[in-house]
Amino acid sequence: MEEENENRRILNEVFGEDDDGEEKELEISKLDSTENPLKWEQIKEIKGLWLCKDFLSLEQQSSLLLAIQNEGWFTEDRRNQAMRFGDLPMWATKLASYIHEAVMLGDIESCDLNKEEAYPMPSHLLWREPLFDQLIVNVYQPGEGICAHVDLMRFEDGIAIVSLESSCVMHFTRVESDTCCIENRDKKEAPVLKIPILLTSGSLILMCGEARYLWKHEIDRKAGVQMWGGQEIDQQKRTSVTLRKLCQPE
Ligand SMILES: O=C(O)CCC(=O)C(=O)O
Ligand SMILES: [Fe+2]
Repeated sequence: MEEENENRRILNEVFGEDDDGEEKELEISKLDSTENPLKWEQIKEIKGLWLCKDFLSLEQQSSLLLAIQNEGWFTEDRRNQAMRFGDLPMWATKLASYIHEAVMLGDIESCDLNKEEAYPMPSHLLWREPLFDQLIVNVYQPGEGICAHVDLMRFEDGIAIVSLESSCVMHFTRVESDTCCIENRDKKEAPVLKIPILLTSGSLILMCGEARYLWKHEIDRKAGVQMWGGQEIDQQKRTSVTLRKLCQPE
């Protein structure tokens, strides 16, 4: 119970809800168009992939880390992943509504705002209830990453990843590229297109449609791979929060 209160307190600090449960104007106005609106960047090469670099302020990042730490999931040294299904901890539910708000109110550079793909999340996903019901927190030590994969089909479209602590480069490759390589083994094959995305602490990416189903994502933190701007990233511990929605059984 004490832990719950502590979590509640942290949450209120992070995402701004005061004692009577009302959202603070101040926090909401942070997402307003006039004052430092959150900026969305559409990754041109990958349909459905959007990056919101400064999604969480430094203060919000440390409070979120504290809320994760308070869950006590990573007290054993070797544990590096925690999963939750269904009812998510309150901080994760708050994070989800913050993502919703960011999609609704964030700044989008687009020439045609009438098109659904001009937005970081299509409305049928953005308005589903709940937006997410599955959570993974991954903790990576320097050198650790995640192999190239497409997230399991048991999850719906519309996946969010919030990055904390050390920056990293996530690489995206088209799903067909493997098959394409086998078929064309003897031909001079064009090199596999690998799109690097820098995930800094506090950033959020949203993967929908092609980005979710037709591209694999991976984080290779072996020496020499984590390059950005001609320099190797100094690797520290990295934590990520992935939010997804389970498919409904037929
Ligand atoms: O840690 C990350 O940023 C990615 C995690 C991920 O892709 C997954 O858990 O499926
Ligand atoms: Fe993934």
